[in-house]
Amino acid sequence: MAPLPDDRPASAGPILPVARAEELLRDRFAPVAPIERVPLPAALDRVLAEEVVAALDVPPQDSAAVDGYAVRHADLEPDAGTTLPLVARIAAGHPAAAAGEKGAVRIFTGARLPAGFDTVVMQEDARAEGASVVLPAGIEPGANRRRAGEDVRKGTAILRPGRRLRPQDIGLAASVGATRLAVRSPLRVAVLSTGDEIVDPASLAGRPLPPAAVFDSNRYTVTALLRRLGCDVTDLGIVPDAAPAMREALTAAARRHDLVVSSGGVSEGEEDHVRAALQAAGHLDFWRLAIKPGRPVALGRIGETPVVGLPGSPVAAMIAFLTLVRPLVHRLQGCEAADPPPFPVRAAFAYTKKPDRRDYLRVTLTRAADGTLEARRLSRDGSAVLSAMVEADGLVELDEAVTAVAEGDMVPCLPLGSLF
Ligand SMILES: Nc1nc2c(c(=O)[nH]1)N[C@H]1C(S)=C(S)[C@@H](COP(=O)(O)OP(=O)(O)OC[C@H]3O[C@@H](n4cnc5c(N)ncnc54)[C@H](O)[C@@H]3O)O[C@H]1N2
Ligand code: MOO
Repeated sequence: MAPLPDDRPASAGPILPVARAEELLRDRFAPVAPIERVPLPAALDRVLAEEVVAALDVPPQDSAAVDGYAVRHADLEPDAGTTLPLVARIAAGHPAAAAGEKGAVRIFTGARLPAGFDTVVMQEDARAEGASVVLPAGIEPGANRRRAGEDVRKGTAILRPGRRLRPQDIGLAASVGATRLAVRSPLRVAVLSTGDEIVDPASLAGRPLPPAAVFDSNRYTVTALLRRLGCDVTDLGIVPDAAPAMREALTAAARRHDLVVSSGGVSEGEEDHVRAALQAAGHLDFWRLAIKPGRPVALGRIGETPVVGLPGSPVAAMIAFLTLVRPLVHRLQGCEAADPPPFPVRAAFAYTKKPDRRDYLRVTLTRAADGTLEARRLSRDGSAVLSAMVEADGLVELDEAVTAVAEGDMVPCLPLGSLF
């Protein structure tokens, strides 16, 4: 790798641009989750590990797309209505009766077309008269016919490895008769918090919060974020703000997990022990990322296991999760799905920023009179203001090159619903 840019005093070390962190994740880590075969319903949200190939055409045969009357188009009058005798009746799921003679076949949506029948007239456009049916002029050849294989062709790869399986993926696998899919097992992730001021709300059982303490929200947020990504989370609770305790906790967790995620204790203070613990127990890749909020975030390894130290400030922890942990989890799960691109919204605010850094602004979205989506910044925007994350609809992402946004500029926005 090329030398890291260093815009800080030597003691502080470099601040890594997001693109370099992404490169590092790709180069240093590989999928680790084992592959298992699970029944279709259990495959939802898992990462597919093997291609699914269609064993048959879907639909398997030419069939009617509507309730009506099947005909051979050649039997219709070229420029006038046609009256044809009814020669058979075919309901969906029943084999097509032989319908040799000239005539129309009463047919229902999804039923297989008899051999030679290529067109279906919708029943609303036809008139049954005793044993015959009167069909209008102007019917197109092939109207209302579903062709065999028009959805899926036998032998094609319908689902590729690396995708996180959505409801429609599970349905498509079922449509070709699959019953089990090869998917990645859930990643085993250990989560802990650190900080002597941090108290688990569950530990107080209704008693008041002690002086100088704050409730641990990060462990709950991070656990929920990881569950959304299909991980099996081990809750390691709150680890004391002391180097030996942190070192032991991280080392033990790394032995039994595919990933360890902590929060708090990564910035510059002498009470911030995560970085030192990582350096002592394993290897520190970097500890500052060029993002705001979320800059103090450490990535390292103990043995082969990646360890991420998220910042303590609750919003910074979420943004650092988004930029670092989420892509790392994807990598370890073998998930290759690209995120949908951000969509442009009109800034209803002005903003100046430092170059060479990626900023994330919490915004609400409303539709302006001209139809454009308009983004408003939340007035309380500190990296500890988690309630503004709850209020937000999306994150405006301003990349490294941007130095200012003027009111009315179009800016890229990531909807929170697509991320978490
Ligand atoms: N001298 C400097 N100080 C700080 C810097 C810096 O560059 N130089 N960076 C600031 C930035 S930016 C951030 S973000 C924070 C992150 O620091 P730490 O990861 O060391 O986090 P802590 O100091 O442990 O805590 C920060 C803040 O967050 C609260 N916190 C911590 N854990 C939790 C939790 N589990 N649930 C809820 N809240 C939590 C903690 O009480 C603090 O208020 O550092 C700045 N400082
Ligand atoms: O990363 Mo910190 O969140 O900028 O406050």
